[in-house]
Amino acid sequence: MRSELDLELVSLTKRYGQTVAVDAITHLFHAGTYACLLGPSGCGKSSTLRMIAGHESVTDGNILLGGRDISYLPPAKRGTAMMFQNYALFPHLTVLDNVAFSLRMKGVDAPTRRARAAEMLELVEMTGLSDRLPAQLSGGQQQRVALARALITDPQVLLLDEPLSALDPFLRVRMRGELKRLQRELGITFIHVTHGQDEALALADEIVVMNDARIEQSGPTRDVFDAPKTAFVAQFLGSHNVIALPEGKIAVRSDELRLTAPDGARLQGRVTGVEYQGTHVALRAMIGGEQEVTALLTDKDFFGQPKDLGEAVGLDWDRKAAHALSA
Ligand SMILES: Nc1ncnc2c1ncn2[C@@H]1O[C@H](COP(=O)(O)OP(=O)(O)OP(=O)(O)O)[C@@H](O)[C@H]1O
Repeated sequence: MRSELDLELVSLTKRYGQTVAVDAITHLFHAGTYACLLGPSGCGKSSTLRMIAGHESVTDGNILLGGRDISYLPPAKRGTAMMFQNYALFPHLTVLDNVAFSLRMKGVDAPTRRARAAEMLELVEMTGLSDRLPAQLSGGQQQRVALARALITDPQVLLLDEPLSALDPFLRVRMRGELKRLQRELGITFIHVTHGQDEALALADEIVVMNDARIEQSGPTRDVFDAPKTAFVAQFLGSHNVIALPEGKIAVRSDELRLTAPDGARLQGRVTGVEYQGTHVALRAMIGGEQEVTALLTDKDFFGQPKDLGEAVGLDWDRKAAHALSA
């Protein structure tokens, strides 16, 4: 069902000279969705986001928000806001003035914009630090300010370009919880660019996997993870094996592979690695030819019948755990 605030990309294309950065992508982001644009470096994620924000011109195609063509509008008139990777805060302005900046540009009077900025700082839990300069804040705090600054314009769509990449791993996990909370609280669409699979799985209602300037697969996060359509998606999302069988390639999740006796097994192989991961053990085995697969076993299963390097093993899986790959 379409809603008034859906964001639609129609054959959206970006070329930089001879380079095709985004190749005629078409996608509908439902209003109020947390979507992650995921893919390897250079696949066109940032170009897509920047075109939606209006920070990059559209070479071809259209961007519609709530049915309105925003492809050629200036950034401030689109109903979108962008949070940049490096936060892009003004170093000489206080936290409060940074957040209030866009309202000042719009000619909003000082008391109103200060009150509104204070409200935004409360939303991101930064109330006590409004008089500080950006240099007096930690990375995580700067990020909250950048978020408040983007949200003060009341966007219908918030665009986030690798928002967590500058943070240490501990803060990154904490901030991703915060982002999710904010998105739920505000009920607006978030489009978050990342090349981190874990980040996308943790945050997104929907993931859009890009490869080589195109969308390779998109859909509800669990659907894409559980049923990758191509070897690229299976390998990029991780935790899957791509196995070439005589009837074609399939993807099987590592935790769906079972060890069996080698005789009469569906696949036979030799153990090439055993990695203890606490609750699980990742066992790698070389199967026919040059294929290496990983079986993620519970620690109890593995240590109930431990295997040594070089030992012969059989591998099996339920039929419904195998997904035929189209490429
Ligand atoms: N301003 C530019 N001029 C020329 N080529 C560019 C420009 N910006 C991006 N590109 C090229 O367009 C392609 C897509 O780049 P883009 O930044 O959109 O990818 P990305 O998926 O966001 O990558 P990353 O994860 O590394 O940020 C790349 O080949 C890149 O080199």
